[in-house]
Amino acid sequence: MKQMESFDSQQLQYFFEQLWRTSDEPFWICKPVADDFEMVMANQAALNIEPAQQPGTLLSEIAGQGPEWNELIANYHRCLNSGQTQIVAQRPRLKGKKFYFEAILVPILDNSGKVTHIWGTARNLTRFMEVQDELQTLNNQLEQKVAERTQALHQAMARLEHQSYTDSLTGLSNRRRFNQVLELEVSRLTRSNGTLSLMMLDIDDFKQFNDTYGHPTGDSCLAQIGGLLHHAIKRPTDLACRYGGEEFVIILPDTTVEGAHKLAEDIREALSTLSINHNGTAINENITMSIGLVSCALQEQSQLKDVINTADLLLYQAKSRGKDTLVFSDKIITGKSE
Ligand SMILES: Nc1nc2c(ncn2[C@@H]2O[C@H](COP(=O)(O)OP(=O)(O)OP(=O)(O)O)[C@@H](O)[C@H]2O)c(=O)[nH]1
Repeated sequence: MKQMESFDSQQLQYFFEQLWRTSDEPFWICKPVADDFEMVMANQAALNIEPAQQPGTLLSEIAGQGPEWNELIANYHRCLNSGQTQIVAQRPRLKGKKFYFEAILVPILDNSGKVTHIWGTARNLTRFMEVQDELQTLNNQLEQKVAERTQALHQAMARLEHQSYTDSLTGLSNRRRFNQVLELEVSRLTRSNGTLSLMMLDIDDFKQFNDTYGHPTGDSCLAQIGGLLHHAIKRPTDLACRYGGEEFVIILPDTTVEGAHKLAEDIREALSTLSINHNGTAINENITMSIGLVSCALQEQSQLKDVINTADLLLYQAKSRGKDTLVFSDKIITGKSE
């Protein structure tokens, strides 16, 4: 192993003078004065950062007042009182600008071990910290954007899902949704022995209506009836759907035959109040509907298709009886129509 070169004190002084003069790193020496510290000397790099660091100037005059000053002076006192080197973050405000230094405060001791001076140097990390802050700001903005995009995506997905279950002409649920909800309700009500009412409604002589007034007026009639049905149902668990063409269906879970019958009559009443003129039919001067309604307590053997078939069959009976009428049953009919 090579022996470390040793220098005499003259050489050492020369080296340190070189370092003092040519270093880009700031160096300064100060001494304690009352509760403050007085600058003894500062190299050019230190003066470049703060020209006020002239011999005789107090630290308090350079760093000003406020929390940064308190932090700065506390570090000098810690070095003075402990006689230990302090490596500390310093955030002084110089010339109105906030700086960030990592400072090393080294105590200079006399022969008795008393701290007479503090030798300081610092790495200027201001730009590094500014970049960190900028990165943090960018990161926050990015997170904000991601959160906004995620929310927009969730909204778009919710919209799409809603669309996939909605009939665009009437705004009611579509047949896909009907199938899904009916299946759920049948299995739920079968388990609880609950009552399900299912109402099928079909506009009478709608072909004639289209032929008389045109397809766009037919569409508007369907949309009006969609709105009527939407407002007619009261409970959150009720579901009005467009079953197809001019046919509608309403699922009424936990609804007795009396309740469902009353709702069907209310719908017929509301439709007559709507008074959609229909001169092309002999039934009535206004649009009418035929309704098939089944209300029954579901049991283990209850089949979803039997419920639908019964409502369909009752609707068919209403049509056969001259239309503009309601036919209902309080049990599932599995035989042939009358
Ligand atoms: N305007 C319009 N008409 C539709 C729509 N969907 C189905 N229809 C029409 O509804 C009519 C249904 O005719 P049909 O099934 O013969 O029934 P109907 O004329 O109402 O006769 P009944 O049911 O016996 O009273 C057809 O002319 C279909 O074109 C729609 O979205 N818009």
